[in-house]
Amino acid sequence: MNEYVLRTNLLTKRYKQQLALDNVDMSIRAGSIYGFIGQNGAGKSTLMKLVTGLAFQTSGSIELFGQSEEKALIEARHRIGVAIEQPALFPYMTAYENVEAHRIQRGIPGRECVAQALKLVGLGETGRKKARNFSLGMKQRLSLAVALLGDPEFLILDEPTNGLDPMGVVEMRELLRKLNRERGITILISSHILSELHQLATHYGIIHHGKLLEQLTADELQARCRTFLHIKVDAPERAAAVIERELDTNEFEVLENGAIRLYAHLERPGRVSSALAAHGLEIEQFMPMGEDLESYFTARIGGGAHE
Ligand SMILES: Nc1ncnc2c1ncn2[C@@H]1O[C@H](COP(=O)(O)OP(=O)(O)OP(=O)(O)O)[C@@H](O)[C@H]1O
Repeated sequence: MNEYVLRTNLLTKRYKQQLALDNVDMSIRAGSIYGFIGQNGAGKSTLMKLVTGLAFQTSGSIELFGQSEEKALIEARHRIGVAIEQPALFPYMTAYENVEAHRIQRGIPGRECVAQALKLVGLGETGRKKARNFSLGMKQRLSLAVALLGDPEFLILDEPTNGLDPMGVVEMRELLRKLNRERGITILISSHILSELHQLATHYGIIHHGKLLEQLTADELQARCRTFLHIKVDAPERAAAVIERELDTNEFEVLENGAIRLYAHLERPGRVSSALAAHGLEIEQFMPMGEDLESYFTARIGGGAHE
């Protein structure tokens, strides 16, 4: 099996004056859930359209399942399930009729797959209810059912959580996690809100003004967004000994300027300050610090989140 499901090489797309994608080198490992983060207009949909063959690049290349030669690439695209923008859902049809229409349109044999796809996304019991009466979350799941036709190995989903309420976001996250775990489907999912993909994505790619600024694993992101208690005392070495002995942890570091970053006991700061005070240490500064996901994203794209 290929280690990578997708690799792009210097992928560039220009729409007249607009450089939508600028020399993007993206790599998505088989089995991963790749969270593709960027503001509106950053270039997420454009990359997805190039990969799925809905648009053509200005320069650069795409390798899908190890295939980059034109004919083989077209073949490889049959292994992808796609939900980019609101798919053509027929408002006066039921969930079943909608998925069946797409099955026929795409020439996928065997009607059984329609009920299977609907069951998988939790829409197996919607009966005669028409799509126009579905909640946004149900519509998003219906789009996902359409994308799942043909048993794809790789799902490409453009903002499937857009507009969903918090509960809808959680449901979508659980559903995608299930598809990834139980069926081994690799997923590329875009969003403009990093925290929406938290606890779902195993890898992240941050795009801004068409440039892929950074690719990192969930663990790397977590490490960079780690929160800690910032402590400044008159005698840092002695404080370090107190933390180790009295608070029974070595999850801290003493910086060159003498400040201590304590990564444990964040939920019990009172216990930390009392232990230090009990040993006669004078506390000069004591506060929780660190970046949350959203501020990391904003900092990474240069603070221009609302430009
Ligand atoms: N068909 C097109 N013609 C001209 N410009 C386009 C076209 N499609 C996209 N663009 C431009 O390319 C840039 C990237 O757009 P793209 O839709 O890929 O961004 P996005 O990150 O998916 O944002 P959104 O979430 O708003 O869709 C934007 O500046 C957009 O205006």
